[in-house]
Amino acid sequence: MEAATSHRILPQLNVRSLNHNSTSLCSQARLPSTFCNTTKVSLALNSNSNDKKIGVDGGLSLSCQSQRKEFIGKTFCSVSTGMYPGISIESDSHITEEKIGVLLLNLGGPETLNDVQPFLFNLFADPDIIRLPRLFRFLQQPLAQLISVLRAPKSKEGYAAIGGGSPLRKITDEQANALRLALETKEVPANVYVAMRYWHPFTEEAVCQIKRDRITKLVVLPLYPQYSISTTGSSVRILQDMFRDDSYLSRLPVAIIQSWYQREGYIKSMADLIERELQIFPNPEEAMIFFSAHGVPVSYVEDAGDPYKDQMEECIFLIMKELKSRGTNNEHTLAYQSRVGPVQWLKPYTDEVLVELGQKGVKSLLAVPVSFVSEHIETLEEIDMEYKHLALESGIANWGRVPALNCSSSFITDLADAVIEALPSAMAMSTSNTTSEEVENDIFGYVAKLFFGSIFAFVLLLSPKMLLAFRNHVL
Ligand SMILES: C=CC1=C(C)c2cc3[nH]c(cc4nc(cc5[nH]c(cc1n2)c(C)c5CCC(=O)O)C(CCC(=O)O)=C4C)c(C)c3C=C
Ligand SMILES: [Fe+2]
Repeated sequence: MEAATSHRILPQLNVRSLNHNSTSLCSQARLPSTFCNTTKVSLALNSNSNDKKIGVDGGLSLSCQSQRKEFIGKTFCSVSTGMYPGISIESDSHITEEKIGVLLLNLGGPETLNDVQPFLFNLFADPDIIRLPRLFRFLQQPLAQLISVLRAPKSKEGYAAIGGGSPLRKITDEQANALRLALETKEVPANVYVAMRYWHPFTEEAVCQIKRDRITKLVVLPLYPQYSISTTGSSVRILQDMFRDDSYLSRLPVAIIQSWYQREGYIKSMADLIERELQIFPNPEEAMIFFSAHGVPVSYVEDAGDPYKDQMEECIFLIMKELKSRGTNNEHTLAYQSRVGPVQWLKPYTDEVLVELGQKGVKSLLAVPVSFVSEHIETLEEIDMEYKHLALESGIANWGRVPALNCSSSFITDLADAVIEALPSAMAMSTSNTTSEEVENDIFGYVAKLFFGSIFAFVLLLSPKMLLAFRNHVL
């Protein structure tokens, strides 16, 4: 599969330090010293897109004019800060006002029950969610239509149980505003935009606003701590499609933070929440810490090289290490929830483990949602209702759940730091970001291909004659 091959190289490209740019930028732009830290970003993006969404101006070409018409009146989350005094960089012969933008990537969720089926269509029409072989790509949209219609009643039930819609947009807007304020406190004023993958405000809307605001430097920050092809990968892929074909966007310096699960601020914020919630149990030290992550199909990890599972395990290790350093030595386990469809998903499955733990005599359990930083249907309905019910039925007497990070201040402060650290690495997509080592490898690869290709062609050319000669000789 094409998508599988292109994604496989992503994990290796995860860490790219582009600090050779940072000294000059920091001195010219008079940015705070924190700008000059090492960053983990990558500008490696994948191309492959023919996904069209319901609710967005069809296709991916960015005619913001027509989009403006379509989205007028809809709440677009751009937290505007106006101009940025004191930050300017000299480029060639003129002074350019630096206007920093932060683009938050998120999944999006239906706001009403009527939105559920079209939201599901957008989700299943994504070739990074239903990964069809290239030959069968023409089936993507009809399949998405079919699956979304079949899935809608079950999803609607879930959304109805949490008040008739997803809280994701409201929480993400609040996070955007909190991040803007945190950046302002750190003397890095920025516009913060929300780009949802499957519902409003769509990524296309956010990118149009970035163009209108004439942003001069952009940091892309996914609200997923761990990288997966199905989440960050998918959003980044459509961004690349939009940026590649646009003269302004292709020249805009961009830094993409691919994952940030290992950041100290995030790990400590998670440990704080867990510690606080453990105190509610009658015997806190006896409660099992039960990390529940959103699953992905096994094929993502095994065939497409999705680093999601490895990053999740490392993340849990780091949180537990932090807790141990604070004297919290509770037992813990990790399981995966929210599987959809008939294929194998990452194991163990949350529902099965809960039953097993109950049977084994575990009496107190603290559920910790770990793949997502906002409350959403899978925390509010799946964990708080379905899994709680299952756990109590299976013999677990004391149940607790750690809230999502949402806008907790230590977490938002850490996101602001991540943005500031990434800024010096921002690079235009149109400029080649190939290192000399990669160029050498490319040349070496080219020569090797030429050499072996020639031998192969030579053998092919001669083979009928060789075969004939061999047959004449032997027979
Ligand atoms: C890290 C987080 C997520 C991963 C990985 C992920 C993969 C993934 N999801 C589906 C299918 C569905 N996901 C749905 C909702 C949903 N998914 C995430 C996060 C991840 N998904 C969130 C935060 C949400 C909730 C949004 C909200 O409205 O609050 C849904 C819809 C709900 C439902 O019907 O259960 C589906 C369907 C797949 C197939 C997949 C990997 C391939
Ligand atoms: Fe999902």
